[in-house]
Amino acid sequence: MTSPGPFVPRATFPRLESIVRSYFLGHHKAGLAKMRQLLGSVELIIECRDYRVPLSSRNPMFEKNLVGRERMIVYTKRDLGAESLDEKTRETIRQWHKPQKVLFTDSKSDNDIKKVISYAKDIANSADNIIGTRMMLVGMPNVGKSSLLNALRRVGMGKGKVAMTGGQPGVTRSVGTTVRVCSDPDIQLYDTPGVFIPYVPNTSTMLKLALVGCVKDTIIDPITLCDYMLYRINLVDPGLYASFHPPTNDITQLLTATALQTGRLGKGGVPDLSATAIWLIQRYRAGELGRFILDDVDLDALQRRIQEESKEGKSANQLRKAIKEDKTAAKASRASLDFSE
Ligand SMILES: Nc1nc2c(ncn2[C@@H]2O[C@H](COP(=O)(O)OP(=O)(O)OP(=O)(O)O)[C@@H](O)[C@H]2O)c(=O)[nH]1
Repeated sequence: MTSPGPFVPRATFPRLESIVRSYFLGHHKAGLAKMRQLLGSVELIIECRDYRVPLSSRNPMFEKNLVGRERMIVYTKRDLGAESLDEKTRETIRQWHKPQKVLFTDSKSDNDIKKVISYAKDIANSADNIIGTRMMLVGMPNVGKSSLLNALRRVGMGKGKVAMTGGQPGVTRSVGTTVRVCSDPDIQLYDTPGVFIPYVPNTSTMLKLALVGCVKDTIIDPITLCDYMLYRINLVDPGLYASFHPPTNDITQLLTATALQTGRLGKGGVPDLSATAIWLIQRYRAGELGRFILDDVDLDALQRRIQEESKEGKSANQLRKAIKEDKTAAKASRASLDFSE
């Protein structure tokens, strides 16, 4: 009998055209309109992006709609992006944005949060407003805006949580009143609802955004999403799921073994693959199945992304048509899934 050869991970993931590529909801549009209204009263925009998807969690709508204000980019959840201090990646990302200010935060790290406060103080001091300085936190859904707001208040004011946070997108639905995060100088922040991109350019970007939690879990079939996660983990280290199954490219094998081990069984003791897929995805989101960056980060990556966007530039009507077609195509494959907010 011949022994099996070394494990070879899949080199590509199929382009699944049935995957929906829009998640632009009513409160996203309303939130963006409100942000535009408030623009004149804020000195700084703090734009949050998820460090695990530094390109995919960029929303060009913010650049287009919120112009004329100083902007700082904060890459959140840096603790989930790399096992060790990944200075080279961070330096590359800093280069993308030069001369803009860029920071990387873990909302639990006081040191990270102090850096955000220090920059906000510089802006507030130079603005020299008698009534205090207002700033606005913006970003894609679930990137950690409210957690950052709470952390800024904790570190800046020694005060407890004010904004609700949660594992699913859409926790903050509207722009509320300001929250003070520093008293000397006086700095107040607007938290805002996450705003999704109107039309995601390709399915892999949509899968990445869904995997990190920017999209509600009912939008993409959990087994498909878990299969994408398996594909990505295999490229890093298949040993990351060794406690459930030896290296495999077969999602059904991994889910069945995990369901049996963790007791996720349906009627008649049949492994509940969907529930197990959601459970494994949540383990990944908590950093328990590897901490790695899903986008390719190199010096030209941001520029390439921007060029791709402008090449793809669709007119508003084309965009609406594409979204409609996409929804119709996706409806068939997820008849039982919920697309509501
Ligand atoms: N590990 C880690 N998790 C974080 C960090 N920041 C936020 N989270 C988690 O990410 C999830 C989303 O955080 P929120 O602060 O609610 O995100 P949001 O951007 O305000 O979400 P929306 O209101 O939906 O737009 C929560 O489960 C947080 O606990 C971080 O720095 N590290």
